[in-house]
Amino acid sequence: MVEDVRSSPPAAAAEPHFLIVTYPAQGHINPARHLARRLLRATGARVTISTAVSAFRKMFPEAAVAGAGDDAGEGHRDASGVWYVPYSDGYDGGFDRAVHDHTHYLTQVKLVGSRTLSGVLTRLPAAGKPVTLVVYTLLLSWVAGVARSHGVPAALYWIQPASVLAAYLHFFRGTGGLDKAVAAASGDPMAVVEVPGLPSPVRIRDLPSFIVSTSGDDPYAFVSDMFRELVDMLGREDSPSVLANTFDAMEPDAVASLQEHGVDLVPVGPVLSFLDDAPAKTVAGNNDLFKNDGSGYLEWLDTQEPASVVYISFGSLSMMSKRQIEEVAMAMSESGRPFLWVLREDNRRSEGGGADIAGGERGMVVEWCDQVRVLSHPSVACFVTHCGWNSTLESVACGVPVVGVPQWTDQGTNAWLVERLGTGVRVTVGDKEDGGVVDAGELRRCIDFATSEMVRAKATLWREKARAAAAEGGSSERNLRAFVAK
Ligand SMILES: O=c1ccn([C@@H]2O[C@H](COP(=O)(O)OP(=O)(O)O[C@H]3O[C@H](CO)[C@@H](O)[C@H](O)[C@H]3O)[C@@H](O)[C@H]2O)c(=O)[nH]1
Repeated sequence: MVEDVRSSPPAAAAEPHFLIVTYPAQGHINPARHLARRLLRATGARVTISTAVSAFRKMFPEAAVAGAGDDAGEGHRDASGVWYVPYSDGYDGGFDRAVHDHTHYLTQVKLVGSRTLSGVLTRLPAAGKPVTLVVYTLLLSWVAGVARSHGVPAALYWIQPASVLAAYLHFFRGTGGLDKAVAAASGDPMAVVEVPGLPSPVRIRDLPSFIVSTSGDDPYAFVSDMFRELVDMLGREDSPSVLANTFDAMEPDAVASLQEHGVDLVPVGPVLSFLDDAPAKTVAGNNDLFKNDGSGYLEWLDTQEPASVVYISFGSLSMMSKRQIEEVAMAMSESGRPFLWVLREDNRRSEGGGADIAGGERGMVVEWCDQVRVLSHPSVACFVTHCGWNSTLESVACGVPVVGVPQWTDQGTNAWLVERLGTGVRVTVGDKEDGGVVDAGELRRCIDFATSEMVRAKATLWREKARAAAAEGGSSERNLRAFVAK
């Protein structure tokens, strides 16, 4: 065919540019940063993270002072080559849980965030960097609409296990009568329910807390509504692809169940950039929302026997009650094991007694550490954790057995998964009148079990499986490549 030389040449396809939008919490920012680095490494494309102004200022105080996050700027580039352009959520001075109302926050972030993120999506093409794909994390479903209004496709990045998404999906759709079974259990944590596609037994305590709460005045009922909206969206024709921070071998049943029920689930995990880079270059610990305690604890770990230290941390949001702090301290003192304990400053402040906790001869108490470097340290024997999904995946990828002390949201399901893998054990909690405290004896029993040969062998096995999935040619790496090539 003879070409019509008068017609204009086809417009050159825009260079790929991924914009990852995330909620301003550490447990959401970390997986976003890991994904950004994986995408950068896999494609060489430009990758930009957009989180709220308040988080951006904490992460990059000098860049923020220099105006890198302002409307006119192109943003800020971190040491790994990832760009940052913040959006305003209406709380540029920071959101204080003690003062502000959470329900109001999510309404506000949708209202203000839609406008300011739209500004980001206008500014980037104006600077010659048009966005070709928007990826957004939890609680930000409105981002898909903003992307659509700019003609940009969007994908959800599910930063919890596939089993949690499957539980939400089947509960809100009522598949197999899950909604009725949950209601019939009347909050009995040990009641067994059938979750379509998930291996039995699943108990009420293993389901996400937002769907099993029986309290009429649950202050977090609005979060359940958000997950219901998400499930509604997953049923529509324009349903987004869902990149999931999990891998096939870890949750084959949940992945299959979601795919069978029409969710375009793409397992790409564990998305952890330390699997690609040297540990010294990990994301965690640098530019966190919390102030790292220097490196004294790493040097201290160097002085400890191999596989001897108990690492204790409840993530970035959970609070340990004063009673719980005392029980952990007692467990450590009675066990005679060395320990490294993260007790955040906000937790110490709210639970006055905790402020007096010190490590003594055998332990160290810090306010914040580079967790991935700690878990990668040969002297660490086990991890007492609240089972946030990032901590859980990090423990699996580092081969560190877990003692799970789940509190709410996805953590019960994550602990259930850990027990299924055999890489750890979940504690038995005291009754509700007791404030759900785990006593020192139970903690010691679980630490003894988690450090047994049997559990350590399983942890080593799953470390290899996790690394194989993420390595070149592994299931997750292939999935991510195929996804970006689409
Ligand atoms: O001293 C510390 C303590 C934690 N971390 C890091 O902080 C992150 C914490 O994330 P996670 O373990 O998921 O806990 P949360 O911060 O509690 O995360 C929230 O978000 C997660 C993702 O949605 C959920 O799975 C959790 O239940 C929810 O509480 C991890 O990457 C840790 O490596 C550090 O670097 N240093």
